[in-house]
Amino acid sequence: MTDDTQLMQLVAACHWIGSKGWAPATGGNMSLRQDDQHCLLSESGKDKGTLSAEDFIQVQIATNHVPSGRKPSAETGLHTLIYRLYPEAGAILHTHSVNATVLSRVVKHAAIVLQGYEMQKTLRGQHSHLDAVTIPLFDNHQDMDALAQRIAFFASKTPINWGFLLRGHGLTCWGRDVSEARRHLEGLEFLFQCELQRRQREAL
Ligand SMILES: CSCCC(=O)C(=O)COP(=O)(O)O
Ligand SMILES: [Zn+2]
Repeated sequence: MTDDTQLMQLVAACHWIGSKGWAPATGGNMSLRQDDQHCLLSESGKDKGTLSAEDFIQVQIATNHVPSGRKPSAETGLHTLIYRLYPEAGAILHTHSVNATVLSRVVKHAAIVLQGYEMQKTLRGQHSHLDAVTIPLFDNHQDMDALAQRIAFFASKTPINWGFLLRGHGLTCWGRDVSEARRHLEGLEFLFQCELQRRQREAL
């Protein structure tokens, strides 16, 4: 698929995310890998539910350098880290849903473990509800370099599949292309909502 088609799909995904209420106000950011050295990132501070193709800015993956001088997402360093760590990652979606935000605060551990849900199979490589799906959960930090370092250290020991949560902040997930990233986002959001409701009912 050409860059242009993927970018159009990313713009459509941003509008869909906005319509779901998963990127309120200026929350969230989205990106697309162009090649092994470059990605396109959403511009900082915009309403991500109303983005157009012109709102995506080229960033160098190795250095975070922005040739245009424009201002991509404040979380650019997390996107480029993922593209460096996982060469198969083709698109990244970062969202601020209520369910992800609340669940990430309710869970005090360093990961959320999901098990017993048929919808786990929306995640690449998952074939049974019996398997455990682990989504790492990092404390939030305003210093993106420090946060990226912490995530990189974790990933050097434990590969991160599909995405991670930032406590009290939101979900960052990815896929080989926009369509897969979108499926992972929708699947994880469904699982987070189920898990939150289950914990509320069972007062866990
Ligand atoms: C009120 S949103 C705070 C920043 C953030 O977490 C986010 O996802 C949006 O930042 P960006 O610079 O990408 O607009
Ligand atoms: Zn954010």
